[in-house]
Amino acid sequence: MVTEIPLIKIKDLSKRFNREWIFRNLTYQFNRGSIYVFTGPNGSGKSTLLQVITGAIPPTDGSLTYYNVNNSEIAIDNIYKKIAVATPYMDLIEEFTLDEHLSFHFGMRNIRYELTLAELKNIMYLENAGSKHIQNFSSGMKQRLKLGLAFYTEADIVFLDEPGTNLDQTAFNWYYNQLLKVPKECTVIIASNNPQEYPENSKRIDILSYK
Ligand SMILES: Nc1ncnc2c1ncn2[C@@H]1O[C@H](COP(=O)(O)OP(=O)(O)OP(=O)(O)O)[C@@H](O)[C@H]1O
Repeated sequence: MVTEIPLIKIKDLSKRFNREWIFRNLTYQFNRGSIYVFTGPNGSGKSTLLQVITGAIPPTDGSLTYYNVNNSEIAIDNIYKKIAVATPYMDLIEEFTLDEHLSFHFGMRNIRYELTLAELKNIMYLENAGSKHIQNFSSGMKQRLKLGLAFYTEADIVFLDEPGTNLDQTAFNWYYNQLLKVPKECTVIIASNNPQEYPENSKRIDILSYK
């Protein structure tokens, strides 16, 4: 029997903007080592749910608890050390070159597999862009950088919102291969309305069920 190790438990989680409930009474347990997908049409609340779970915005009601491997609770203020995020609303530092951005980011967070920054640039197909400023990156290059930072920062959970955005077919295939390479104890949570962005056996949470 596979033992399910809890990572995040949410109970009666609800979010309202003004008078509109985006989701209500969502109770769910996310375990270690699985891929979860929030599904639903445009505007249904996938990004909002992702942002509530990452602690970026507060819920209106309900509780959200993160757990260590030994089942002790993690204070919500400390979860940023456990998560890696790639979302359309996450800003890259446009004034930095790629090399400066990588040094800055990995000055604060550990890199997976003890990769060198040169190796990471190769993995992201950005090996020739080290001295280029992020503001001069194409949208696909920016997306590869966001995804590379999310996949290769040591973290228990990788959050991805619309990961295939701005990727051509080659880069999309690259994304999907990176997703499959995430360490097996790591959890991935994706907001997506494109079934090609996640494996068929991912666990799905249909946001429309929580209106
Ligand atoms: N800060 C905010 N203030 C008010 N309403 C908001 C705010 N953020 C999002 N909304 C509303 O919440 C609803 C859900 O938006 P959200 O971006 O979570 O949907 P989504 O499922 O991720 O959509 P998409 O597939 O288009 O990315 C929308 O009606 C949106 O207008």
